[in-house]
Amino acid sequence: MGQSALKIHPSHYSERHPVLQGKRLIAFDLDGTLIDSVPDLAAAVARTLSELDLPEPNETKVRDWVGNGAPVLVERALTWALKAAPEPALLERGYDVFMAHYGAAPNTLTTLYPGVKQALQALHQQGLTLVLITNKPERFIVPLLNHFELLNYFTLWIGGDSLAEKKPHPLPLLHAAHHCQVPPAECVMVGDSRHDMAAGKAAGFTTLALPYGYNHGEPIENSHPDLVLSSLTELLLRTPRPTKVID
Ligand SMILES: O=C(O)COP(=O)(O)O
Ligand SMILES: [Mg+2]
Repeated sequence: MGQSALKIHPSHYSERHPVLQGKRLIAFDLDGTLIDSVPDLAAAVARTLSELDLPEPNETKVRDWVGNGAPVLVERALTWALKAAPEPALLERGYDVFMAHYGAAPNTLTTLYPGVKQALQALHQQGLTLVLITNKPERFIVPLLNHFELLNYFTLWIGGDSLAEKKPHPLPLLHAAHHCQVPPAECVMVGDSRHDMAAGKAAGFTTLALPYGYNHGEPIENSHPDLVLSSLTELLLRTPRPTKVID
């Protein structure tokens, strides 16, 4: 006679959440949605400004600057430090210095938000096509996804410099839908910022928002997403059928 134990396996979240009924593709944002990357971004911004003999901002400031990709992040940081718009040459130097610092330590302080891995695993098992659409430079995507052992869940990943336009433009979302041969009406955009919501709406995707990320200090409700989730695990039905396991 063995002991019985209750185990919840991702395959028991096989029932689709109502908002995912009839959907085939989910596009996930990265920063502020899957990973809390601001600590490493803020450290790289601080090192960049220090190298340029400029004052260093704190993490709270950097949090509000994230969302439009690395060139805009650097521009916002330099504008704050100089109290004026930077010259193009300084902007270019600042970008190169930032990319070197962030590239040297992209996952030292960065963490996965709770439930992310469990949700991606279950949604992948439900047969949904998962893609990643970030405004982060493309070169950082694979190292970060690999570090957190998430790469295998994604069919496609697109960075802020991968295509001619980035979010809030719908191009990366439409590109993903087209590439995966899924009509936009069967696609969902999951993100933390108004740029994700704007891109999703313009592309004809259903929009799901997470309120814990980076949205320039504004509530994500202002962008009128179709649904606000408190965490990605809310997409997994709350009543999974546990299996009785006899050891
Ligand atoms: O790099 C940024 O500015 C934001 O990246 P995200 O699109 O993954 O939130
Ligand atoms: Mg984001």
